[in-house]
Amino acid sequence: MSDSATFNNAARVLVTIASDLPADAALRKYFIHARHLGGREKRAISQTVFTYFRWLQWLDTKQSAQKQLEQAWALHERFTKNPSVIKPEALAALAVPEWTRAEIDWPVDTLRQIQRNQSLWLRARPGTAHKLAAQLGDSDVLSHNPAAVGNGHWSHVTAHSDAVRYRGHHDLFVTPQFHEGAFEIQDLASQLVGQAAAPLPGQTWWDTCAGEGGKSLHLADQMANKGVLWASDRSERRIQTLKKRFARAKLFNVRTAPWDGSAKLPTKTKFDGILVDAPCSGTGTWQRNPHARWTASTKDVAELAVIQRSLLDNVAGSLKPGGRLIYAVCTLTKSETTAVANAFTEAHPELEPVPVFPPAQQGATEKLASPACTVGETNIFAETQAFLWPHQLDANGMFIATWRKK
Ligand SMILES: C[S@@+](CC[C@H](N)C(=O)[O-])C[C@H]1O[C@@H](n2cnc3c(N)ncnc32)[C@H](O)[C@@H]1O
Repeated sequence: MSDSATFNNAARVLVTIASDLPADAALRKYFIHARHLGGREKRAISQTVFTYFRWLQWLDTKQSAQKQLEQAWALHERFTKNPSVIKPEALAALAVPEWTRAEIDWPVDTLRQIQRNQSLWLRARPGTAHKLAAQLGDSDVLSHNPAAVGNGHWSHVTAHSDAVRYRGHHDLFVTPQFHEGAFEIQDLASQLVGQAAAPLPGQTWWDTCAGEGGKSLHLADQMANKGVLWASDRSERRIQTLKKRFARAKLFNVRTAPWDGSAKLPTKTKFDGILVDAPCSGTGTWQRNPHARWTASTKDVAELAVIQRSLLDNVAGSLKPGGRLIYAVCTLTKSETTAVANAFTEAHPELEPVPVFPPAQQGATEKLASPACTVGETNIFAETQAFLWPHQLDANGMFIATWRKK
């Protein structure tokens, strides 16, 4: 439920949002000054602002901000009760910007999914998902019921995850489990990138666009603190945050190095595996971050595709023979996904495309022939490029492609 105080606060946040102050940053800034607001009120205000951006193109812009927020909320409530009140044609025309139609073949289920509030996924430390879920409460363990995500086709991959879906309302950052490093907040689609990489203890890996270390932590956890993980980013500030997160998780097998993405690499080391979790237009995150639907553009997509290709080209020579290269982007545009991956394959005959989720890695060899391993006509264990659509996993959209050096 939203009340007039919530709409009032949300309207005040709306006027501060600009191209250089996106909705999530504007909310954070507003809450710094509005110290009297409690957790429940802040959640309601954030949800009201995000709901506004999900339904933006349905709203009567001649009305006041407060009226439009109320209108968006009413649409959200009607849609939540009965999604079929909004016709698929209306979703396709209004839920996402027009320019995306040339870039993304939006499944109608994805369009429905991105109009809902997003689930919160945690990654428990290896093998501790049940314990964590019992401690936090209000949680489902994905490996316990892998078909619980929207699409059972993925169940042979998700069955091997440490993912926990948290449905409660506590501030997880103040729990003892968070301070002990018992979990990370990490979307399920991002967790599947780590699962596709599947580094082994004792190997040498490079997370080239490590950012604040979300995926680096997952890789290091799978390596069980044995071997070396290089983590680089062009942002020194993000690397500093990464170091703090590694300390909290008591993982010590990381070596950080700044890297701006150019041909001048931070090391001459040859790697068993390299992850390029590249900067992207983020269209796969538009459920969680609906304001970005109205700020991203085709120009961004074109520019980012050039950067993505150049990152892949620059690191390809750092693989050992037999080493694996993992390309991931949380976007669904053709230009940044299949176009980048296919052109890279063509330009690098020394690399061969290999399955993103090989069955042995997922402990499901015997299931290879099972119809449950297929999405439509495709066998997900044979796919060398995988799209994870938001409705399939109740998570962000993601694209992953993988190669092996011959
Ligand atoms: C998708 S984010 C990485 C998220 C991170 N891997 C995680 O899981 O939390 C992409 C990262 O690439 C970095 N980046 C952006 N442009 C870059 C470039 N040209 N070269 C290297 N890194 C770049 C950004 O600083 C950002 O941290």
